[in-house]
Amino acid sequence: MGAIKVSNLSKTFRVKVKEKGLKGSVKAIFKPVYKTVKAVDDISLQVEKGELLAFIGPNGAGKSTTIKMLTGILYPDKGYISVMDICPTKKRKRLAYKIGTVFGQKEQLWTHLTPYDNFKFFGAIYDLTDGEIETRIKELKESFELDEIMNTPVRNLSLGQRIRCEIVASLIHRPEVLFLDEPTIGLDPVVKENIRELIKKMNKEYNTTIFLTSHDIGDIEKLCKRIVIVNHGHIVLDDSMDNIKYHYLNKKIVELKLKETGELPTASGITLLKSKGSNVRLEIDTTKISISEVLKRIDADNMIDITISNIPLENIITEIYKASVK
Ligand SMILES: Nc1ncnc2c1ncn2[C@@H]1O[C@H](COP(=O)(O)OP(=O)(O)OP(=O)(O)O)[C@@H](O)[C@H]1O
Repeated sequence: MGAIKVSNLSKTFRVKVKEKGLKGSVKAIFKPVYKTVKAVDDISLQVEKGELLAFIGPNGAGKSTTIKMLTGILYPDKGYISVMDICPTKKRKRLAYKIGTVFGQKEQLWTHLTPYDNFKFFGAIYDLTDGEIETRIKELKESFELDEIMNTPVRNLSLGQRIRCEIVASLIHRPEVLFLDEPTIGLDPVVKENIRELIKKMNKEYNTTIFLTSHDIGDIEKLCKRIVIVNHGHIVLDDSMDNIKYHYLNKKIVELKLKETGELPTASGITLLKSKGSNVRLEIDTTKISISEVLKRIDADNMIDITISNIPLENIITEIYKASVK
């Protein structure tokens, strides 16, 4: 069943163009010139119930604009949207009971209140009874290990603790779809890992559909089975994580530490990425040359160390971004 269905979604903004300097500022007031920016351009996609989807792209690709339309904050110029069978533009209030949102860069919680008071407040907004709120707080407090901070004002919490509370607040009404926009931004690696585990758990235990945007490759790699990449408002790739990796993993990185600079292997399929003193990095296209063939071409007596690794997902995604603008 499709939790999110989108077809031919488009949104254009009219933006004032300002020339440089004081003259430009004056001209912009009296004789404004406008340009149109196609933030979202004919996007179609379907997210199944319980799916954990990464919706990613470079800055300005149209991710936030899409999320804003899916959550009813912005009206599309064109296209069809259904989130849990609700049209966000027509029934925004009804939709609010079905969805939760977490914006890593924006606080939703009242900072002078404690997490407990915030959760009570959010529960009341969603028309839960006192009993339902208490049960839900108890459940989430345990899952998210909030016991020790329940009565500390939010402004005194660390960023990681606050993000955990933000997620709990967005879950108080048991939303069926959760929109997470950069949920781990600014967090240290240990806390990031902890937040990712909680997101996974929530998805597994409650079958919550998760629509995640993040610039953090770790979030994408560890959480999502499917990736949708947008650039310039278009979807440039919609594929499973496994397929993306399989497709790109025919390239390997070979890093060598040599005793002394010598002749490097050359052949079709071998690209020299870096050569600095005795450190060499090669990219191998294994559809053209096998790793064993490459190794045969390296003087073993001159080698101190060798590492063979897959191309990091980060590089794969950058390559996809670049290819999409050619
Ligand atoms: N309210 C607005 N008025 C004018 N232009 C806007 C507005 N909101 C977004 N845009 C433009 O639409 C395009 C898409 O912006 P959007 O914020 O959706 O990108 P994004 O993919 O979320 O980027 P980021 O990763 O930087 O958050 C950009 O060119 C942006 O400048």
